Amino acid sequence: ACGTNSPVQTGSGRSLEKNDGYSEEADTIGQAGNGPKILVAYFSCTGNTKMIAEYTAEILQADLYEIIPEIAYTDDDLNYSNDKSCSSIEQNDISARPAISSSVENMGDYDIVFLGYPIWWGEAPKIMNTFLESYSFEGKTIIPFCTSGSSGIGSSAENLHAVVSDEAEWLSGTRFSGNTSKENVAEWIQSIDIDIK
Ligand SMILES: Cc1cc2nc3c(=O)[nH]c(=O)nc-3n(C[C@H](O)[C@H](O)[C@H](O)COP(=O)(O)O)c2cc1C
Repeated sequence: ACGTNSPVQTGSGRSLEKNDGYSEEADTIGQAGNGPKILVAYFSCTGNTKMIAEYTAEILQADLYEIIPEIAYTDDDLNYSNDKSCSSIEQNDISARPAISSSVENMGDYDIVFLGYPIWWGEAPKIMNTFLESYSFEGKTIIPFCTSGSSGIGSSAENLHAVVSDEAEWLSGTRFSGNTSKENVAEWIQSIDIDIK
């Protein structure tokens, strides 16, 4: 299991809460109206994916859910120069399913799920498999996105898609760099082939 000292990720404590910019007016337009109900679920250890997820939730007035590991990853755990670090061992273990500390109680309510994660060794962190195996996504549209230092999204999203098979409509994924602006995220959302309103 991963180490327990000096966690990098303390969690925002905001799981499943509306984002800070969430207004009552926005609630009416974005979530309580006739439009689809949208969840932005993400995993992030150093904040890059979190930022894209927050922009996405703000732009769409969507709910935000942070996938927080039961055992937080330490700096040592995330050291990809060490093939014995926790993240390296997990990524090399096809059966690794790191536990998640909370769950989405109302997953059945959502029509669209944005799924954000960092690239670890060219793939999604194994905790994303844990997340996807925890719910039924039947009838939902899933839109994956990732952040990375330089790698593309590669086969990471397709490999996640395989976890939920054909029960969901799975759109092609997008990779962002760590310094993506909110405007860039808005352009991406506009380019997605779904009826958001
Ligand atoms: C264990 C580990 C493996 C990584 N592997 C890659 C990689 O294969 N390619 C890449 O471009 N970046 C890689 N990175 C960098 C992250 O993808 C990048 O910093 C990402 O934006 C981190 O997202 P976060 O801040 O949301 O955790 C790796 C980072 C870690 C911790």
